[in-house]
Amino acid sequence: MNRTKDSSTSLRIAIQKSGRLTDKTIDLLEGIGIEFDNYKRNLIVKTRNFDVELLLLRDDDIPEYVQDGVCDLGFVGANETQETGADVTPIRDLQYGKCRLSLAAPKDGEIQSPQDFEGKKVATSYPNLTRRFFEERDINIQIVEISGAVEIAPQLKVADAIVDLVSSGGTLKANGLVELDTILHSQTQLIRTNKELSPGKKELIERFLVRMDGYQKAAKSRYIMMNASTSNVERIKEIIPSMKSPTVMPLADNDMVAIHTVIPLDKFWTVMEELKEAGASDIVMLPIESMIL
Ligand SMILES: Nc1ncnc2c1ncn2[C@@H]1O[C@H](COP(=O)(O)OP(=O)(O)OP(=O)(O)O)[C@@H](O)[C@H]1O
Ligand SMILES: O=P(O)(O)OC[C@H]1O[C@H](OP(=O)(O)OP(=O)(O)O)[C@H](O)[C@@H]1O
Ligand SMILES: [Mg+2]
Repeated sequence: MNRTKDSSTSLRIAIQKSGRLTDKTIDLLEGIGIEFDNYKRNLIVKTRNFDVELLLLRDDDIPEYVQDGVCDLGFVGANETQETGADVTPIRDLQYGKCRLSLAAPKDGEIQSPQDFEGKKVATSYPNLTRRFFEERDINIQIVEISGAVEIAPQLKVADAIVDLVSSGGTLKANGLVELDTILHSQTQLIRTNKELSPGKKELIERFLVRMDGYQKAAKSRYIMMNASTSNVERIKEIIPSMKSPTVMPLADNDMVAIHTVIPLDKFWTVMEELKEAGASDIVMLPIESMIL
């Protein structure tokens, strides 16, 4: 297979230039072995060891760049993809940038439910999703489009209520607002263009996804090692929730073995207690960089 650098088959991936998604996306790309420099200063970044270049954009622009085929892939929140209505395909859900697009209004005010929005002014950076939500419920509202700091609009009397992203709810609370309903649950996604791609690019996307899937599986797993006496091995094997049979290796002490395996992270603490009770000692848990099964 020819893997020499060829700009016509180089993948172009859009990521957020500076914001909530940037560090996690950069960590992910570095975690799958893609090496690059100076992403803070440049808008296009060449990578050294994979046929891919990164385009650093405002997150709102990413779905349309991918739709138009300027970029082949993009890392962006589902909120932006849905708001723009871009013709792209989400191909992976990622575990960061989790938030929801919600309706909120001043605490103890006259708006207590979506029905109370009738005839009101609603400030938002998401006019399309907001309009659709209220149209579907036959509620007439006036949208005031604001690009940031939406939560202060009611205090400034610019609007009666808002539609904005919420995660912890801290920003709403700090501005005397309460959440009344949710329009959309969102998380970061990897989106792919629907434009026809060359066989070379399709192959690069496949290779990129194998790495990404390995990285994500690894993030949810831990490598564990423990020692046990030979007589306890069967009991311990029954407790271990691993996908495959564990590795059992003899130690210098004849009656003792080392047991190595990979388990889901969310099972580690409960299993660790049971393993100790079953006779395991010197239990070590290690993070895994990647898992290609
Ligand atoms: N409070 C939050 N918790 C978790 N994820 C969030 C939160 N707020 C936003 N997000 C997600 O992170 C994305 C980027 O948020 P950010 O605030 O950096 O956007 P922005 O200010 O519009 O940036 P840009 O300058 O790129 O347009 C959002 O589109 C959403 O998917
Ligand atoms: O529920 P919370 O955890 O308080 O998060 C919600 C806030 O987070 C986002 O803004 P961000 O902090 O990204 O700043 P921005 O408005 O400048 O984009 C969003 O627009 C809300 O204002
Ligand atoms: Mg934005």
